[in-house]
Parts: sequence; C-alpha cells; structure tokens
Amino acid sequence: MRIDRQVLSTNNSLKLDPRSDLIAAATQFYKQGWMVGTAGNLSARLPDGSFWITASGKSKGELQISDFIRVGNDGKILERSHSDLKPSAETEIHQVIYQLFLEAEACYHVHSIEANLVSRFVEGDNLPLPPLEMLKGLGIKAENPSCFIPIFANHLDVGKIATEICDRFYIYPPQIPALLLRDHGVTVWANSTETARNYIELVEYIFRYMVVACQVNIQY
Ligand SMILES: CSCCC(=O)C(=O)COP(=O)(O)O
Ligand SMILES: [Zn+2]
Repeated sequence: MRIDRQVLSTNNSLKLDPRSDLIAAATQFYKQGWMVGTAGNLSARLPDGSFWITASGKSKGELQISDFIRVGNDGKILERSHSDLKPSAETEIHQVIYQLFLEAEACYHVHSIEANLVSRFVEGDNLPLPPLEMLKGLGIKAENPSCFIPIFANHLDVGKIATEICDRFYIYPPQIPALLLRDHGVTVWANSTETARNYIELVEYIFRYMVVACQVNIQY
C-alpha cells in the first residue's frame, strides 16, 4: 500500500494530515507579504473535531511539520512535537470559528498592509465592499451586491475578541466567510484548505482594489 505525504499513520490508523497544505499556504502567503515574520496563523480541522494550528511565534515563511500543535475543540493541547511549543496566541479565534461554523474545515488568518488600511475606512463595525465579480468566489451571487465584511476591535485579550465574534455571529451571521480585525488582519474559513487559500486571495484582491480605488478617487 502506498502512503503519500498527505496521509500519516498514527496508532495503526490512517488519517488525513493537512499540515503539508498549511505549510504550502503559509509559504505562498509569506511570499506575498501577508505572513511577514511570525505574523498570521493557519489551522485545519480533523474529523474528530480537533485541529492542527501553527505554533505561536514561528516564522511563517519556513514552517516545518513539527511547527504545529493539535488542539481539541475544547482548547486543550492534544499533540505537539516539543513541550516548549505553544499554540498560536490567536487559537481561541480559530476555536470559536469551528464552533460556530460546522462546515468550516480550515481557518486562515494573515496580516496584509491593505487589510490594515481598509479596516480604517469606516468607524463602524461593518465595512462595505465594492460590488466586484470577485465576490462570487466568496458565495455572493447577487447582481450589484451590497456586501459587508464585519470588523472587530483588536483587543489585547484575544479571548475577548473570540467572545465578541461568537456573540455577534450567533445573532448576525456574516454574508461572507470572513472577518476583519481592525489594524490587524483578516480571517477566513472554508470547507477545505484549498478553498480557504482561495478565500484569502479573493479578500486580499478586494482590499487591494479598495486601497487603489481610494487613491484614484473611484467611488463604489
Ligand atoms: C507579529 S505577529 C503578532 C501576533 C499575531 O497577530 C499573529 O497573527 C501571530 O501570532 P502567533 O501566536 O499565531 O504566532
Ligand atoms: Zn494576527
């Protein structure tokens, strides 16, 4: 039987291992300037509800398989290569996304300059997005859509951010699978690692458009 690098064997049982997908995505995002230094964190959920997430403080341009921690859906550490490793400081955000959105299998968070700039375009907690064709890739099928991305305050206490996400999305689910932390970066979630990568590219394209549209005085 051939075991490819996507499939690792533990306890004599085979399970899909998403860590190579997370490394590939981080490498790409690093090259695009969205995961500079240690910025950002990526996770992917397993069938048992636990998820692999990047360890805190790792350079995202050179992640290794050993730079991930498997966390239970209750936040407990289940697996790590070394006891010194800590899960991402923003693990609670991934945890709340997986609790809220049962279809979510991957959750990606990056820091781009454009995301930081557009997060200041409004003072309120919803940022209007231009009615671009690219929104279709995020599930918005309407003609000339009126679409918003929710903005959350960037508290030092990440648990407080996670609580605010939970409380707000429980009542007002977002139109697109994305949220923006003001002066910080975007988080997306999707039903696969591949789709989460596409969603990051799509939202970052839209943010770039918004910054350029502002520079050349285009209204939308
Ligand atoms: C320079 S990055 C500051 C922390 C942060 O926002 C981030 O995304 C990375 O934190 P982590 O603990 O996941 O490495
Ligand atoms: Zn961050």
